[in-house]
Amino acid sequence: MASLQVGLSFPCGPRTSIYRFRNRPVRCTNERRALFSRIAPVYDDVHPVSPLFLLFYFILFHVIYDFFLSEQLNDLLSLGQHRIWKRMAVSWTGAKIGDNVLDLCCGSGDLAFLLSEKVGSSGKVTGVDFSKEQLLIASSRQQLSPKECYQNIEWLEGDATDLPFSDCNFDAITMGYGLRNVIDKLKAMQEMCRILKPGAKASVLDFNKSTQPFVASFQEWMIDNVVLPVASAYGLAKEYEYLKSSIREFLTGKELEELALEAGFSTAKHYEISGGLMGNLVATR
Ligand SMILES: C/C(=C\Cc1cc(O)c2ccccc2c1O)CCC[C@H](C)CCC[C@H](C)CCCC(C)C
Ligand SMILES: C[S@@+](CC[C@H](N)C(=O)[O-])C[C@H]1O[C@@H](n2cnc3c(N)ncnc32)[C@H](O)[C@@H]1O
Repeated sequence: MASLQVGLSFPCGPRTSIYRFRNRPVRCTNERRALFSRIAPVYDDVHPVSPLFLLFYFILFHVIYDFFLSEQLNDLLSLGQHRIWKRMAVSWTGAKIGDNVLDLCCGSGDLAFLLSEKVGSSGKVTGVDFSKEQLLIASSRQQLSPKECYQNIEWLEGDATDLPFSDCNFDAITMGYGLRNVIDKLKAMQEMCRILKPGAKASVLDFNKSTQPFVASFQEWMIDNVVLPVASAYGLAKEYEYLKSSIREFLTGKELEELALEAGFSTAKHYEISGGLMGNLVATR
C-alpha cells in the first residue's frame, strides 16, 4: 500500500508527520469524515497577512478550541469520567514499556497520549484517523506538551478499514469511540486482528448499547436532556444529535464479542462500564 506524505507546513518535531494513504470513495464514509472534521475547529482562511501568520493563528485557534472548548465539553458532559474510561481502555491492552502500539480513530489523541506514557520513550505510538483536522489538533497538542515521551507519537491520515501496516506489527491497539462510526465494522476488526502480533490485544471503548431497557432509556434521556442542550450552547447540536441514533444502530456487547471472533480474534470479552452506559471490548489475537 503506497504511502504519500501530505505537504503540511506545520511546525512538527522531527518525528512528527502526517501521511495520507487512501481516499475512501464511499459517500457515507465521507459524510462521517466531514462530521468529525466539523467538530474539529474551523478557521477563517481569508486573512490579509502572510502565510506564516495564518499558520500561527490557525494553530492558536486549534489549541485554544481544543483545550478550552472540546476538552471541557467532554469533561462537562461526562463529569470528567471519560478520562477514567480512556485510562481503563489503555490498561486493558496490557501495553508496556518499549511496545509498538496503535491508536485507531485517534481523533485529537487522548488515547495515544495515554499509550505514549505507558510505552515510554523506548516505545512507539501511531495515531491513525481519517480526519486531517483532528490530526492537526493532536499534533499541536503534542508540540505544546513538555512531556518527552510524547515525541514517540506519529500521526497518520488513514481509514480504519484499510490500514497501511504489515501483518503482526503491533503489541496493542486502542480504539476509542471509533468503531461505532465505522461503516464496515467487520473489516475494521479484521484489520486490527491482522496487524496485531499473536497474543496481543485490541481494546475498543465506546458507548454501550445496553440490552437492559432501563439503562438504554437512561442513556437516551441523558443525551436528550443533558448532552444535547449543553452541546447546543457550544453550537454543536447537530453533531451530537448523531450520538443517539449511532448508539441505537451499534452492536450490543455480545454482538461485539461475536464480531471479534468472526474477525479472527481468539478470545473476546466485553466489559460494561459506569452502570452499562459505556462498554469496552477486549479482543486477543
Ligand atoms: C469522550 C466521549 C465521547 C466522544 C464522542 C463520541 C462520538 O461518537 C461523538 C459523535 C458525535 C459528536 C461527538 C462525539 C464525541 O464527543 C464520551 C463522553 C462524552 C459524552 C457526550 C458524555 C455522555 C454522557 C452519558 C450519556 C452519561 C454520562 C454519565 C456520567 C457517568 C456522568
Ligand atoms: C468521537 S471521535 C473519538 C476520538 C478519540 N479516539 C477519543 O476517544 O477522544 C471518533 C474519531 O474516529 C474517526 N473515524 C471515524 N471513522 C473512521 C475511519 N473509518 N477511519 C479512521 N478514522 C475514523 C473520526 O474522524 C473521529 O476523529
